[in-house]
Amino acid sequence: MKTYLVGGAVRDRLLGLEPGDRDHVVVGETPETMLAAGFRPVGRDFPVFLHPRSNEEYALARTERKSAPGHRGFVVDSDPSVTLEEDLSRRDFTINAIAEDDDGTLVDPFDGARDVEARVLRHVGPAFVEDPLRVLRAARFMARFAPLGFTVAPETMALMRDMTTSGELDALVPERIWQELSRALAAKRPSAFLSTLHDCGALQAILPEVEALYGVPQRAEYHPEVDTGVHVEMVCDMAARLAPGDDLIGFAALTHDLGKALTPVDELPKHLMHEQRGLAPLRALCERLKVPTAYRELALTACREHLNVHRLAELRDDTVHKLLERCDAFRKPERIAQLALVCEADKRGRGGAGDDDYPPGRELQRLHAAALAVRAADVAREGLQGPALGEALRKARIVAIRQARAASSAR
Ligand SMILES: Nc1ncnc2c1ncn2[C@@H]1O[C@H](COP(=O)(O)OP(=O)(O)OP(=O)(O)O)[C@@H](O)[C@H]1O
Repeated sequence: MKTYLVGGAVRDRLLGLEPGDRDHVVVGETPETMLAAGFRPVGRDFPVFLHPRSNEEYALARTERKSAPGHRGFVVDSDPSVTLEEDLSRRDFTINAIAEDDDGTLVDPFDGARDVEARVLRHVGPAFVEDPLRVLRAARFMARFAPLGFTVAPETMALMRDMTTSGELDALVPERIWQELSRALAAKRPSAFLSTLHDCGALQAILPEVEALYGVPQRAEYHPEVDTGVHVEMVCDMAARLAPGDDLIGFAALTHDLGKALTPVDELPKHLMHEQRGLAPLRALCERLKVPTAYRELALTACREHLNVHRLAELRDDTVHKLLERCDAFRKPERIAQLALVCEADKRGRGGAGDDDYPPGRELQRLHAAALAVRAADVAREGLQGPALGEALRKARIVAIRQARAASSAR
């Protein structure tokens, strides 16, 4: 049986990275011969099998033809006469279209190894335009590989612009968009995802709420970078630095300032109320992309509360308690460390602040821990129940917050 290692595993090895999934292509076989050789079938759309021992994926070499809009509109042909080169030619980027023989020989008809060397993301051929997801994949690979020096080839960027203006991106289903977005947010440089999409015009189609932030000015004394879109790019990169691989933090970082696009022009560059104004577009974005609940909840919390956390030192004890309650911090204690990270990314994700300390993040977690340590059992006196017990607990938690603050100022 003739098999080749292909795609990400070959690319990552050439880049000197730890390879992820090892995917293989099989030439000259049929589903029947694969089953007879002990492979197990997976996937409904394509003829893919699992190796009986290694569990690695083996896909029959295939060609594809676009018959209708959308990613279900592909007609797949995996006839045993399909060659390796034909299979490689339907792939997205040259660096993803390299195969490796059993003995380590590269089959590289599109000069992918040269593009790895030159750090260029280049499309394989004109069929690139058939799947609009490739625009997002390009941006996502940039989020991952820009730190290695990658750029998008100008001719690929031109195609991505054409795909955007043709309206093709409207055919993308929310699940595919969210998958690319969340992977980009978990990468090292999410800003490259945003700037690539912004530059080819696709951000307007995918995340109009974020696109609307570009060109919106902020007060230069707090934001030397001035442009809100640039600030959000910096916050996302800072979130990726503070919480590597954590797309939950990344999504909240991405969306915390959406309200700044809705500031009336005569109020600029101030953004009074932007934390309130941001909630409606954030809800709309989450609904449209079917964002998972945990991501949506943290993002709404960070959007609403980030200014309160920045000025935590000025808040009264009972106001801090209210903030914790609004965050649902007594039922979901993990929420506070997450919120603190997003706020720290916001504060440090601006011009000149990259290495700043962020005391409010630590303080918020300290006050939360003090309040959380007070249990209903501690305040329950005989006969106290229902709302009266709740009130006693609230008061005891506010006292705990006051004492924790007094202890730190006495130090
Ligand atoms: N939408 C697509 N259009 C064209 N080729 C694709 C597409 N999706 C995947 N591929 C091809 O299949 C291979 C495996 O895809 P996959 O999404 O697993 O990414 P990968 O390159 O392995 O990167 P990762 O390390 O992120 O998994 C790619 O390297 C590429 O050759």
